[in-house]
Amino acid sequence: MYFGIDCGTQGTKALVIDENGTSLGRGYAPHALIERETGAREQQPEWWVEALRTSVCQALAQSPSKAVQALGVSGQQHGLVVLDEHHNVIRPAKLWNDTETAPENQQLVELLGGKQACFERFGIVPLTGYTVSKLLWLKRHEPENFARIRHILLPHEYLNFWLTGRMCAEYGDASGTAFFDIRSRRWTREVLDAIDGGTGQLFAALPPFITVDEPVGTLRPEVAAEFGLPHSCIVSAGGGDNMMGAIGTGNVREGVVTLSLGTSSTVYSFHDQPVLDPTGNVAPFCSSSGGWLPLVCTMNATNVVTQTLNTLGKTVQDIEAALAATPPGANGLVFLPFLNGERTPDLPNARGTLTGISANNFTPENLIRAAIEGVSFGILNGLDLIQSEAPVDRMLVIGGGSRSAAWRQLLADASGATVEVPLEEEAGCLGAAIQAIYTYSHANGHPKSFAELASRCVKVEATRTAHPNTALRAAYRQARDQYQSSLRIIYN
Ligand SMILES: Nc1ncnc2c1ncn2[C@@H]1O[C@H](COP(=O)(O)OP(=O)(O)O)[C@@H](O)[C@H]1O
Ligand SMILES: O=C(CO)[C@@H](O)[C@H](O)COP(=O)(O)O
Repeated sequence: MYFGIDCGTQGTKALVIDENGTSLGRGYAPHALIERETGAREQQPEWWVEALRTSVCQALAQSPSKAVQALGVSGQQHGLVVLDEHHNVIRPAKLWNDTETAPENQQLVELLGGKQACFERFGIVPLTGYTVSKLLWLKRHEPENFARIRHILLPHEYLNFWLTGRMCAEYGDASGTAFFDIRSRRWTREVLDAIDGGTGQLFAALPPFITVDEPVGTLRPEVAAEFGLPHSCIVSAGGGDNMMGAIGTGNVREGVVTLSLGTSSTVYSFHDQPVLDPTGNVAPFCSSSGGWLPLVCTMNATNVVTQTLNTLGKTVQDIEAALAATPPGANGLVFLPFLNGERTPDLPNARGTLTGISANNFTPENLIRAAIEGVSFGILNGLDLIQSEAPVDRMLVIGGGSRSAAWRQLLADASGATVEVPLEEEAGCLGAAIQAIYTYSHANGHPKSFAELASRCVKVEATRTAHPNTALRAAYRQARDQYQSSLRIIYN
């Protein structure tokens, strides 16, 4: 048996599977979120540990046994966890969707010679949301906390540390820090020197790397005893939630595209060579399966839809009727959904906008459609950026938003691609568990490949496939054009 744990923004999920990917038990516990008008988005790492405990216990209560051989952890990317010399958490973690550090990000890019120079020197253009600007923010706003930093970890690395007692890094999640060179797969000291003035404090605080073939370690005796799991249970390297979503959707070979509709919206595709984008719109990340994972992320996704529904006194169940009752383009209503600033397009200080309101179109149904179209058109622009020569004709859709049949159909109609849904909805958990099987197989001298494991464990739910309706193609093209021109007029 194998465990996958996914620490997302809204909550932690746990999944126990057998070696064929069949679910044996699952659990979930929500996280609180600290939000400030300044754009701050923070969580206490202790909350993640508590949610891990609850979700793991729930999953184990359903599982036929506790003979877990290996476990993998997936975590929301980019969050900054800082520990002091006694391994105490210094302050809450600033998250991937924290836009309070936008001025520091701009200052840092300038310090490093501008966007083009960053791209040439480090292979990445830092964007607000990546880990690096959080460090400069800490130095400027909380110098006493900054001085205490002895260890820098990402969310999943912190959970690995809690589970095993060992701090180490893996390439997928590290590639989202912007102090990592994806070409050489090494930390970039110059970037950190620009923040701490070359004292070496930050560079010394970084954990060493392990490859995906190596386990982080085994469970600490206290943790094993608390859950009743074998102390010999291996913890694999883990990775960012998108990297794990890739593994959990079989996106471990070229040509597969995954689109995730969670708190963030992401679209990504595995490559066996680095993919670099001088504009910075496509994030040049590594995968957590030994390759690379170019990715586009928008910061505003299901949160926008949920907030719109709440304001109207509706729930996610009302999405189906609202989309059925309205045509592509929401009768002219356009919702630019940048409620807390945006990463793609790079507008960290933006706020949302509704345009095209008329006496006839300002209805709850059009508003719901406009919110869903705003989120969808934004991430489909991302799809256009990551697709190579041939247009994508099939994609796997995951995350909370993928539960809506009407939203899946909208994505198919607006993109022209067939939309499929994996049988296991918690792709981050499944990917983490598959990585655990991979690492366990290597540790035991019977190595398996990711491709082999994915083809065995990842199944598609055929009854939920959405085929594009070509009759709606022109209407969606027009709606997307309308969205783009509103974007240009308002934010240029
Ligand atoms: N049937 C549904 N239709 C649309 N959205 C849904 C549905 N069910 C859940 N959601 C949304 O999915 C979101 C949670 O997605 P999830 O992928 O679990 O997020 P995260 O990984 O960021 O924690 C919630 O905001 C919720 O509103
Ligand atoms: O910042 C990114 C990707 O670069 C986000 O995708 C985070 O990794 C958070 O994921 P969710 O909470 O939406 O799953």
